[in-house]
Amino acid sequence: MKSLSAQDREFFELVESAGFSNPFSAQRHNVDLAIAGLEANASREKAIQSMLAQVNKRMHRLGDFKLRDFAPEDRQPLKMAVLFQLFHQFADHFDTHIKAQAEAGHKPLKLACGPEIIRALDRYGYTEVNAGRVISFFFQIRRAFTFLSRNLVGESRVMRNLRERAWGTVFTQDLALYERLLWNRLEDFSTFLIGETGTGKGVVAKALGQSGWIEYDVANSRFEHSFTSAFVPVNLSQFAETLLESELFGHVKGAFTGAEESREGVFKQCQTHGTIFLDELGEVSIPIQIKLLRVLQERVFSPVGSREQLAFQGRVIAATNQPVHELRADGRFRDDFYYRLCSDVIEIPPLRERIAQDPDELTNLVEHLVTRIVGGAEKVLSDQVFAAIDRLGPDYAWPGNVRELEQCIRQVVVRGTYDGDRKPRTQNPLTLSLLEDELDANQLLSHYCHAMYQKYASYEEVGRRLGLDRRTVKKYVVEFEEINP
Ligand SMILES: Nc1ncnc2c1ncn2[C@@H]1O[C@H](COP(=O)(O)OP(=O)(O)OP(=O)(O)O)[C@@H](O)[C@H]1O
Repeated sequence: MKSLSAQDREFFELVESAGFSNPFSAQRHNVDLAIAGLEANASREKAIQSMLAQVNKRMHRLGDFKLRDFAPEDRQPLKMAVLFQLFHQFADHFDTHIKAQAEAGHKPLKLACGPEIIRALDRYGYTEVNAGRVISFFFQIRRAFTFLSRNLVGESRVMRNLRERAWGTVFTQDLALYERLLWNRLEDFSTFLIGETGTGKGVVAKALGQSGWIEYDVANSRFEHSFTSAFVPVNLSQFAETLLESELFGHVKGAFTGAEESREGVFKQCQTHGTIFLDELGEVSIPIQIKLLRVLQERVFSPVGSREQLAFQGRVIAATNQPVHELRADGRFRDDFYYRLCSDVIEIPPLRERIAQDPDELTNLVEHLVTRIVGGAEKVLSDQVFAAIDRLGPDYAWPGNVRELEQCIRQVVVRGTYDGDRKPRTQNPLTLSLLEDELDANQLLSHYCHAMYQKYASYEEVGRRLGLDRRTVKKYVVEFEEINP
């Protein structure tokens, strides 16, 4: 039985701790630098190249070997060094494949470097099945890294934290454990994205949804599905109640008037390890919440008009831009449903918080969005946008967040300027009156009692909540209704 020298073993253990930690964490970069023996300001690429050179040198000295030739305690660090080396050797090939697959759409393409990786792993004693799993793992890591870094623009602390959190959603805290045991067990882990409108919840959901596990088919040198079909978004606010149920769970022929053919819902369409994105979850009625809860808990659902139980094998990501705690307090969002989703709640930061943390955030985003909107970097346009933003003043709150920033750029393209979104964010008459300074204390109380009475439909309850007698509440409500017939 072979064994590693103490130095090699220590080095490979370091490689394991670096190579298998979250690439978006601050600690990761420091470990990379320490291993590579570089200065703190060296780039990530440089650190990885230097680390790779050292791994290659030590592996070369070991000559040809199978992992099983080594003592059990040496196998894990050595295996991680092998994976680290191969992953970086083929990273560019995976990038090319990701680009080609994104362009090709839902039909899975052949992975050109697949057979070569299988042969390389075979030299270390990997079986074909295990080598196929390594390819799935490499591909998933590369996708998650690419989608999270490329699509989530922003270097403010909150955005860096967001990428780090999102990586944890895909791979958990422990990538090595994920590789060994958890890769096919994450379907039960749902994610709830919360944040104001336009902050990028859809972008995060898509990056996560397209970064799930996809099985590699060794015999055909291709993945079983394309990552483009792994993400199924549904905007729940777009459908009337009856149609929504059918959209989600499907229906059988004759289930309701107009159901002339049976139809598959999105839960059926979702592939194994795929993701369903339930957007605008705050809009959903209680009966639909109960049905969704059943899918999350029991992983089965029935099409409308059928008793058949179908299995759901994907993962759920939900999102809302509504204040969840208020929805729960009002009884519009069930607690059991919330608890099912709350194990992984990710808050997407508003744009104003990002700008306050890092003034370059706006510059980076504008340049990114200008390139996306007009198809290339346009310095003159970017400068015009910056001038328009300056005119909004330093305290402008960006109520529509990144979506509003896109709108701002479009308006600068068309009109040369942007005036900002100054309308109050709520149409609530009480808030509007308050903003206009038009209420005295008596009117304020009468407005407030009326608003509360609309909500609780009981003078008793409103009185209890406001510390007023029920008769007083009634007096104010009647007064309000007389003035506002
Ligand atoms: N970090 C980001 N980097 C680049 N583009 C972004 C980012 N965040 C959001 N965007 C862009 O802003 C727009 C709005 O994003 P998105 O639709 O994901 O917001 P949302 O939070 O889901 O909004 P809503 O709650 O209204 O559905 C999209 O065009 C998206 O591409």
